[in-house]
Amino acid sequence: MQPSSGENVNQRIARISAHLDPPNLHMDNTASVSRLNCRAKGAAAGFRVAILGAAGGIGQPLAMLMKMNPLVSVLHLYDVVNTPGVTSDISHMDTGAVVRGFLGQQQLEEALTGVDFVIIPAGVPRKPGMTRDDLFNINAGIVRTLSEAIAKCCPNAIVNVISNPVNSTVPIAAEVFKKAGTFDPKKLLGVTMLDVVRANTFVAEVLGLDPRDVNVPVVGGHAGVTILPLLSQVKPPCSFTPKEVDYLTHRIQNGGTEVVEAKAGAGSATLSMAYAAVKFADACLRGLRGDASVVECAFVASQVTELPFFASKVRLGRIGVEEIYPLGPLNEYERAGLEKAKKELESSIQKGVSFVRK
Ligand SMILES: NC(=O)c1ccc[n+]([C@@H]2O[C@H](COP(=O)([O-])OP(=O)(O)OC[C@H]3O[C@@H](n4cnc5c(N)ncnc54)[C@H](O)[C@@H]3O)[C@@H](O)[C@H]2O)c1
Ligand SMILES: O=C(O)C[C@H](O)C(=O)O
Repeated sequence: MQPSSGENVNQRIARISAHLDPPNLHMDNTASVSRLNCRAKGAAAGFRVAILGAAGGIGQPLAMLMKMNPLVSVLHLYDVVNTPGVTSDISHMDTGAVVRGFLGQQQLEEALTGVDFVIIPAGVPRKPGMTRDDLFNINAGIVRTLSEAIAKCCPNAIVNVISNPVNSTVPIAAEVFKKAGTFDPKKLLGVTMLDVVRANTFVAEVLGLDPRDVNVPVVGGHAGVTILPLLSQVKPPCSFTPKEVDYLTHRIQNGGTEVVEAKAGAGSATLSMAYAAVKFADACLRGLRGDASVVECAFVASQVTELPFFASKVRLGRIGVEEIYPLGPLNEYERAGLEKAKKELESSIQKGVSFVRK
């Protein structure tokens, strides 16, 4: 079978599966059934979601978990490599979402047309010894290109940015959308959920609680000292010794590096990230559906501080970010942490903005 030019991944999969259908499948021996003449009527009600970078370390488990989400009716999997295999594999899961694959830049616009919700885990991950900012040179261009296509093909979609450095890639996406005249600050969210997931886990360990019963607000951004856990606001209310505060703050801020070092060159967090990304995407989709009181932390355009972007608790609703909550009372330790976080965040945000404006 030669690939025919201009064929998209779905056509390719249909062609391959039609070719593989056994000729004598039916008792009457007169006809075969290929996927092209099945009786499926199309997608059920729900949201149409695209994952950009769907064949990667995060992309694959994220695609699997989104295929399991009952709020998703159509799942578009886009990458520059390997989407036919990932799409074929995931499409066999007996859950509701219809899965379609898109391969390479020439299919990017098709992947985005008509979608309500876009998740971006495309880009290179860290190796030991690197900071997230060391990924800027490669990932900034990837996020710019993907954002340009979003502005053109699905300007009203909610966008979740996972690609690092999040503190710069979210401002990059915002600048691209501003240039295109489509920027809506309520619809662009940097995913910092993994910091919250880690904070819940590590705090629960220290307190001897079930992590599912713990909620730690983590504000600021998503790199080193910009990750600021507010341990004075943990739910359920609790207190920590100064040693516990130091240990927890350090471990939460360096959770990503802990995984990068353990993986020893084979990438960064993928499985816990896919879990966190789906937890966050599900919250966004529940908000879009109209559920009340959906509140999570995210890195968004914000007036909570003097910086143009900041991660804090937000309420998610039918139009995306419906409310951004103030930081609440901080103790002296957290106030000092906030000053450090703002200093680093300011330059990371500016770096992203300049990348698009230059
Ligand atoms: N926000 C967070 O909390 C968080 C957590 C973990 C990782 N990350 C970041 O997520 C990104 C992806 O990590 P990973 O481990 O999945 O990496 P990976 O290398 O395993 O996968 C990245 C995927 O992106 C694809 N890709 C590259 N260029 C692309 C383009 N132009 N368009 C579409 N797809 C493209 C690659 O083909 C690959 O399949 C990294 O930047 C990493 O630092 C963020
Ligand atoms: O640490 C990384 O490079 C990946 C991600 O940002 C993480 O927090 O795990």
